[in-house]
Amino acid sequence: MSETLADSVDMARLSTKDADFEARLDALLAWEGVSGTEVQQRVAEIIAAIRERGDAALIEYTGRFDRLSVSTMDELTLGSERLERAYTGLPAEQREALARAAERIRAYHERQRPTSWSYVEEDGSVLGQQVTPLDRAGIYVPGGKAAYPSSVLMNAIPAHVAGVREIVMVVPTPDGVLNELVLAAAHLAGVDHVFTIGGAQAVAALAYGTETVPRVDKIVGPGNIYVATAKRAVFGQVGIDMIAGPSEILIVSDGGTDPEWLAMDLFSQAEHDEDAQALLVSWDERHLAEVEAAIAKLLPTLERAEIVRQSLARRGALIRCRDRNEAVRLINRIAPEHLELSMAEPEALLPEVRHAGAIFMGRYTAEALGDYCAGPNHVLPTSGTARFSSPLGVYDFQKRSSIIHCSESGASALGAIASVLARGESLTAHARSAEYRIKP
Ligand SMILES: NC(=O)c1ccc[n+]([C@@H]2O[C@H](COP(=O)([O-])OP(=O)(O)OC[C@H]3O[C@@H](n4cnc5c(N)ncnc54)[C@H](O)[C@@H]3O)[C@@H](O)[C@H]2O)c1
Ligand SMILES: N[C@H](CO)Cc1c[nH]c[nH+]1
Repeated sequence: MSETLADSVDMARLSTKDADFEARLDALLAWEGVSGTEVQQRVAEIIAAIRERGDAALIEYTGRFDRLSVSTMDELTLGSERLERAYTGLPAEQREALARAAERIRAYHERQRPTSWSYVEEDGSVLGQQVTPLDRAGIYVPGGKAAYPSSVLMNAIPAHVAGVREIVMVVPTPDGVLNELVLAAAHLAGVDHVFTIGGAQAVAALAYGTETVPRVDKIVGPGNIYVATAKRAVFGQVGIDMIAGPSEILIVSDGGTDPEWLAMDLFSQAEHDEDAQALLVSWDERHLAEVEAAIAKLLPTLERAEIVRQSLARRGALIRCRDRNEAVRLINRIAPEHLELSMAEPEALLPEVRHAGAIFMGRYTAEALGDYCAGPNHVLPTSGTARFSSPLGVYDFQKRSSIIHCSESGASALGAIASVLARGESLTAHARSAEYRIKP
């Protein structure tokens, strides 16, 4: 490994053979942002102000954090004609790419649509589950350091497929700069209201409602530490999808993929944010050195080189493992948002992968294809939460109600069981209610 290259990129090199490997990996994986008390305090103050002063506080924070000086909420509201105008005004190439991506995302999510079900018991009783959409969903589209038209599609299309009645979108527009693709995507995906607000103040407005922003039932979508902390804080008042924080990629390579492809795949996530995480694992030492050289060569050619450099230096790593089995253990330990299995026969390894937000199979499947247009959702659990969370999907915009319809004889049979259990709990009104239905 060339010291000069390593120094110029300043990316950690780890080996599972090192005595301090576990400690170094733990340090790399820790993302303190969400639990930092300073951020929590600031977010709590913002939420309290929005609850107390509504639109006035929203306007004030938008001025402070997004450098957008307005005096009324009208100036932070975009109507459907404005969204449509953005769509029709796009260059044909962009309009077609957006439409093609939307079509593919819709086709994928249509397959996720859960159905209601029921079954009839021998005595004629019916038991089942009824699936219903949310009335009103709030979608957070990030906009601080980059604009994300793709995130509009990824959030709004599953909501639409689920049958949500009203979709409210918030997106920060720092310095008042509107991104036409973002607005066009909102038109295409059937968003009902757009407010150009962001951060914790936007999350609080969606959760509690203001004079202008309607209160929603659930808030979904990714964002920075202020957004993630605010979502965690308002959970209970509204539903949330997950904590989707800074983007991450873990590539496991067998050594046969072009090192420049892999360097660019790592950059693709690192360029989101200085807090993003890009990791490469391989058991081939020569290959790791080649990827490191490719990183050094290609990094200066990037538009967002400084963000990438910082992300790689803070949270990136090239990790040498002993073999394929050790790579599998690392995957499940890290539980990455995006996992690239850049190898000859990825399907052989797939059954052993237990924790990952999205799995990109083989050398040709660049993670970036999933970000925009493959079809599956790009809003994914980060920071190891893939151990217990799933990609954003149609199911996030629906709820389930249990259905119980007893026949006369069914009520009698169940009444006998319920009576015994209720009396065991000393809840005699429960027992007597069930006993009334027991046939003599
Ligand atoms: N997991 C996913 O699916 C996914 C998809 C896209 C983006 N992302 C991630 O989302 C994040 C987007 O972050 P972003 O910053 O670009 O946009 P953002 O919209 O999440 O945050 C911008 C807002 O943060 C607030 N803010 C900024 N500095 C503040 C401060 N000092 N105090 C209080 N509030 C402050 C402002 O209100 C601003 O409007 C990135 O980490 C990116 O990696 C994740
Ligand atoms: N990589 C992000 C999810 O972590 C999604 C995205 C949007 N645009 C580009 N990428």
